[in-house]
Amino acid sequence: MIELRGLTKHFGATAAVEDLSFTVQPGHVTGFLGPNGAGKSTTMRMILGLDRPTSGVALVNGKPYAELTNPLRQVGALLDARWVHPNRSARAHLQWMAASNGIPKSRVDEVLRLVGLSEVAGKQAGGFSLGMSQRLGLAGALLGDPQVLLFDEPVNGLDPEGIVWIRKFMQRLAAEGRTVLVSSHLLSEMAQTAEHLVVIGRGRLISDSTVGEFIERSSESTVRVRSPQLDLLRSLLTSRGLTVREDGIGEDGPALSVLGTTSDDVGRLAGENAITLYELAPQRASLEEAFMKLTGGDVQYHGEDFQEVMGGAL
Ligand SMILES: Nc1ncnc2c1ncn2[C@@H]1O[C@H](COP(=O)(O)OP(=O)(O)OP(=O)(O)O)[C@@H](O)[C@H]1O
Repeated sequence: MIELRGLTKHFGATAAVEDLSFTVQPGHVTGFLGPNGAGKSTTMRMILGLDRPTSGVALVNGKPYAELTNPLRQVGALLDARWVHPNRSARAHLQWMAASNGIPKSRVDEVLRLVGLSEVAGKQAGGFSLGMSQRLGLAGALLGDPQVLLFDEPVNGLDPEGIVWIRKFMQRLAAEGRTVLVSSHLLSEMAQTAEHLVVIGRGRLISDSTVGEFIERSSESTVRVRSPQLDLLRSLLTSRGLTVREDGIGEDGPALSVLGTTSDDVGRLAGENAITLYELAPQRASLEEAFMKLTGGDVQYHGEDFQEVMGGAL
């Protein structure tokens, strides 16, 4: 388990991470989402003891990283896949890591097999493609068979095949009961990978919930409706205090968008008033729309906008 309590990091006048508190539970992938510069890498570096917090604590299995005995056996991380020595073979690189951390040599071939690099284990890591480097990074993270794993933007720059492979791999690790925290700036990617989502913007916590709850809370839901008695339906809906928008005239004729209600309620109202419906469709903004709205699409969002979008949820 990972636990953050009031974690804060200032670089001079820059508040990279500000009073961040959340826990990451084992058993499912937790997505750590935020636009570029939101503070994800800095948070991960503090969890791994690579940056010292200005205040607050980051605990792995109940302890700060520096106090872990055999840290590589407790937490593994993939931060930057390109840090390997270019002239070392994949196997030599892992053997060096294992030796310096008291991990038996036999584990090296095991992790190479796990990530599908057995056949190129003797090749120089400098010549590896990005996808292969990522796999090697994963192998390194898994060397100590840790219960806690951190991955910083692991699919950045990968081709679709590589993305799917990494995604499935992370899900498998979580299904084994491990704690898996994965950062990304792409909500669409996280929605397919993670079950739980921690969203940050400008170093602050915006949301900590399941992926479904996040969409539910942050995206606008509307009901699209078409009817040959559209004017009558519109006046009935507005007389009940609902906001109704014209949804344009498509090939199928004019349609309305009704805010803040459900398709059940609109259908019931139509039925009670003997109004024929041609279409009755609940609509929800896409994940990416929700995320853009919530974070303002970049780092320079304004606190007030969040209050507005999230309503009482903040
Ligand atoms: N060593 C440092 N010195 C000064 N400022 C830093 C340092 N590291 C990070 N920052 C600043 O802290 C903020 C958060 O950066 P961080 O890299 O943690 O964000 P991120 O969410 O990981 O973004 P990205 O996805 O672009 O890496 C940014 O404003 C960044 O410029």
